[in-house]
Formats: sequence, structure tokens, C-alpha cells
Amino acid sequence: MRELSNTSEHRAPTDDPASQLTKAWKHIQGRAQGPNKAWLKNTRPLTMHESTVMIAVPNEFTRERIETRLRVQIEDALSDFFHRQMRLAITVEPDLELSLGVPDRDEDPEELDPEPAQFIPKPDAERRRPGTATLSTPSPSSNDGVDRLNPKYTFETFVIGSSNRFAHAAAAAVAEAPGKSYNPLMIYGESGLGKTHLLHAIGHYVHNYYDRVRVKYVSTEELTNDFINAISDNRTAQFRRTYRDVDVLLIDDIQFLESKIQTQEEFFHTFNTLHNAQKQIVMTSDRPPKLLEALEPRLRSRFEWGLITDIQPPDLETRIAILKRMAATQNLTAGPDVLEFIASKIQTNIRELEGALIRVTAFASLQRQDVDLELAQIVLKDLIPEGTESEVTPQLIMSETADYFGITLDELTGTSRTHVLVTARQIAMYLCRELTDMSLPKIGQLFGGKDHTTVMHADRKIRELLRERRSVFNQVTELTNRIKQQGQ
Ligand SMILES: Nc1ncnc2c1ncn2[C@@H]1O[C@H](COP(=O)(O)OP(=O)(O)OP(=O)(O)O)[C@@H](O)[C@H]1O
Repeated sequence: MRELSNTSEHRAPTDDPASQLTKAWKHIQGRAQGPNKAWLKNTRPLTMHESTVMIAVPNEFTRERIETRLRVQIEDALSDFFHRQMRLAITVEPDLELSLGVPDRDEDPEELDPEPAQFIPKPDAERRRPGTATLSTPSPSSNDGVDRLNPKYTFETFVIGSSNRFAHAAAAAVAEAPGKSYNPLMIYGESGLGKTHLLHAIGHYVHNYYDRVRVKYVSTEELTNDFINAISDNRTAQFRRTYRDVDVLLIDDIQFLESKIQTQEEFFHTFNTLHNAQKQIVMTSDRPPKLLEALEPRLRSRFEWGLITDIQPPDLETRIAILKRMAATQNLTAGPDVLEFIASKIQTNIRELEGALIRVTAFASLQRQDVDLELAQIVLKDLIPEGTESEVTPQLIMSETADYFGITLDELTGTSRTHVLVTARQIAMYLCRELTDMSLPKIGQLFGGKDHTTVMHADRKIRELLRERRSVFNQVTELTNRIKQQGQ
């Protein structure tokens, strides 16, 4: 706000008081920056009487803001301008609101002036490093954004290995000191390597450690859809509030912002607003920012302001450790030889690793048999056909599933709740999740614009049914086989 009083190049004018006042006020408005500019934009100089300048503002709120935040600077600037001690008087003129129009987006004071983030530890929060504490165990219900986080994705359940050590350390540092250590933090890497897991872990930790902190987790597709809907419903102000009224913004799969020009523009402002107010931004992507070529350069460069870290595919030891942790947390019994066998077969995607363990243990449970190496070999033979890596697309999964169940693609993606259609739809969604890189919202979109929670539910449901119903296990196994054969 020092900018207001820097008037050295302006000498006291010699023209009449009215035009002197107009010039003085224009000068002050011209020098103001950021939120100050927006507050002053909607004001008009009225009169000058001796050493008092009276201005009009459109509403009580603006008057209060100027009184409390800008009065001193404005009086200093006026005093500099007129070379004598000046005072400011403010009056409210509601008509101004109409005659000056609403502030435009870049200068809307409400949007440019969020309170700086304050991360205050909860009184009873005992400081511990993420990953060693029970601190990040999520609370069951909450209305501050944390209810959108997967309760299983915490620092405690994240297995650290050489492939993800740095990303984990960066995420932990951000969770411990949001808005301070690295802002933004960008975690990139291929599908199924734990990016979303770390994103949620930050959210849980921050929520549990800091008092009244607002966390928002969103996938980039949801962000884009929200924005498009907001435009079509004339609710952009509400949209901005939703995204800017947070302390920690977690955005998954930011690569989907590429080529979405308008959403990029909007996100650019959101990013600036949050960053200026020291709010934490964490993003995941399948590529580092410099390879997000269809992203506006100014946005790309902002993504490089903080820390960029990658996650690599895990080595064998880490894969075994992950399987061990998964087996323990999900109460699945499998010996070390079985875990090692699965880990040796599935090398690149941890989601697939988990899927394989689930199928092996489900099969054993259906057979009422112990999980042993032989059984694991049988199940994985179906899951991973010999030969080259197969190219599985969601279209292939959908058409094969429709074919398998003798239904049409329209029925598969429709809304009918008949038993066969629901099962077929859920299996196809589950397979899209397991065999492709598609995110939940993207899969939802392909299935007739369904919500990502519907896909999540389908995924969970089929995992359950795999161990409870032999028919479902057989259907999923057969279908996977067909799809993988076709995909080769
Ligand atoms: N280091 C790890 N320790 C334990 N579980 C892990 C680890 N890494 C990944 N996982 C698990 O693997 C699965 C896939 O991880 P996640 O969804 O975070 O991947 P992603 O990189 O975000 O993938 P995508 O880009 O496809 O969204 C999740 O169930 C996650 O909990």
C-alpha cells in the first residue's frame, strides 16, 4: 500500500479545487494495486473542503474496508499530493453501484482479497511426522472437504521405497507446513503409482493436525465440469468462492487441463489468489509441467514455482512390501511366496498389483482353499496372458462386456437398473478401473455421464462380489481373458 503515497513526481496542482481533486483521486486510484485497486475503483471524489476530501463509495461494506485498511495510506497520499495534511471523509452513495457497474473479475475485491492462510495446530494435536503417527487417521464425517478423501489413503498406509521416497518426503513436508515449504507441490508419474494416495494423505494429515482448515480435493475433470456448469447457470461467482475459499487445494490429474482454454484462464486466477494468500496447492499429473505442452505458458511456469517430484514404478522389494501391507490391512491371508510371485508378475502398476492380490484371495475363498503358489499361478495365468503387453482401451472393455452379456452398448451405458444390466455395467466399470489408466470421473463420463462416486461404488461392489459369488468371479475372469486376448 506504500504505492498510494509515492507521489513525488506529482507537484501540487495550480488549477481549481474540483479539477485538483479529480486529478488527485485519479492519481491515487491509478497507483493502487491488487485488492486496493478494486476497492478504490468503485469510488468517486465528491468535494474538497479546506483539508478534507470527501469521497463516495457504493456500499457500507466498501466504506468499512477503506476505513479500516486504506484510510491512513490514502490520507498520506492526499497529503503528499497537496503538500499539506489532508483528511478523508467517506460517504455511501448506493447509486454508485449501478453507475460504476460491478467490478470485473480481475478486480473483484471479494475475490482478490482472501484472508491469508492461517494454519493453527489443534490444541490437542501432538506433532508427529506423517507416516509414523495415528494423527492422519481420518475422522468419520466432516463438512470441511475431507469427506471426499479416501480414508485408506493416508501416510500410514503408504509404503516407502526408493521409487517414491522423494515424493513421499515432499508430501510430508507440505502436510507439516502447508503454504510454507513448497507451493505448489506437483507430483507426477505414470498411472497407478500412488499419486492420488499421497494427495489424499496430505489432506487427511492437514485436516487432523490443523484447526478449522478447509481442504478441497477435486479431480481436474470435476473442476472443468463445475466451471462449465457454473457458466451455463450463471453461477461463476459461487464457483470462484468454492475454489478460493479453501486453505488447501488438492487437484488430481492436472494434465486434463490441457486444451481447456477457458478453464485454464479461470484456474490461473484461482491459483494466483490462493498462492498470494499462502494457501497450499498440490497437484498430480502424468507428466512434468514442461511436457504439458497444451497448457498456457503462464500457467505452466506457475506450476514450476514450487517443487516438482516424480514417482517411479516400484522395485520388487517395494512391490512385495506393498502387497504385504495390503494383505494385512484388508485381512487377506497370503504367504510370502505368493506375494513374491504376484509382485514378480506385475511390475508397473500398483493398482493392478492390488487387483491381482484380490483376485487370488477371492478365488481361494470361493474354493474354500488356502492361498498357495499353485492357486496364485492359476489365477494369474488368466489375468496375464502370455505374450506381449496388451493394449486395453475402455472401448474394448465396453464392447467385450456388452457382447459377453448379450446387451447393447446403449444398455451398458444407460440407466436401467435390471439385475443383468447393473452387473454388466459394474463389471465393465471395474475392469476400466483395473485395466486402464482412466480416472474415476473419466470412466463415469464414458458410461453416459455418471458421477465418479458411481464408478467408485461399482469398483468396490465388484471387489466384494469377487470373493462372495463364484458366478461373478468367473464372469470377470473370463471377460478379462477375452479383453486381454483381443488387446494383443
Ligand atoms: N507406496 C504405496 N503404498 C501403498 N499403496 C500404494 C502405494 N502406491 C500406490 N498404492 C495404491 O495403489 C493404488 C493406485 O494408486 P493411486 O490411485 O494413488 O495411483 P495414481 O498414481 O494416482 O494413478 P492414476 O494416475 O491412474 O490416478 C491405490 O490403491 C493406492 O493406495
